[in-house]
Amino acid sequence: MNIEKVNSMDFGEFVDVFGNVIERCPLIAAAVWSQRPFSDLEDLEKHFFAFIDALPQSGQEGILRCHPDLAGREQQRGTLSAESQREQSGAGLTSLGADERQQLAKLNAQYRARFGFPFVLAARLSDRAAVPGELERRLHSQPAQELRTALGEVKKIGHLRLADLLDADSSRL
Ligand SMILES: NC(=O)N[C@H]1NC(=O)NC1=O
Repeated sequence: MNIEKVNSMDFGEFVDVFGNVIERCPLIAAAVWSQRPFSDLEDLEKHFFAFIDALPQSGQEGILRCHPDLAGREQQRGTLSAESQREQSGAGLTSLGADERQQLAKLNAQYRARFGFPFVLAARLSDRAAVPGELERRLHSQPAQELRTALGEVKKIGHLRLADLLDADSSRL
């Protein structure tokens, strides 16, 4: 899909296609549509990220809370979004043994208790072996720093999803 195609989309089509670039936050795509035309993919991505950066802290935390836990209940129930399912399964998080799943559930709960939002990590840039260590490491962050780190992960996830949709080389976008 090229940028001319993106710029020609009506509101409904744009939100259908880009509504989950930021997990379960179609409102962001809805707001970005108003800012067309986009000069290129990078410009499109910039608008998604600028929206996130401009939110008050409560809105930024709201975005994080829209993310399902890694290897959590939604995955077990089969209610993940298609994108999240693909990402978690690619990282091996859908085939954990009971012990690994329990360990992760415990760490996820500790993280949520400390920060008030779920642990978010771009699963496609990680794997099942690395996730628990990363979670433990971030559990010791200061809250303000951790909010920035988590939003950085949301942007990495969005970057890869956008690149997929536009069929671009994600390292170039
Ligand atoms: N909790 C969390 O990080 N969830 C996400 N990460 C990712 O790569 N896809 C998700 O849904």
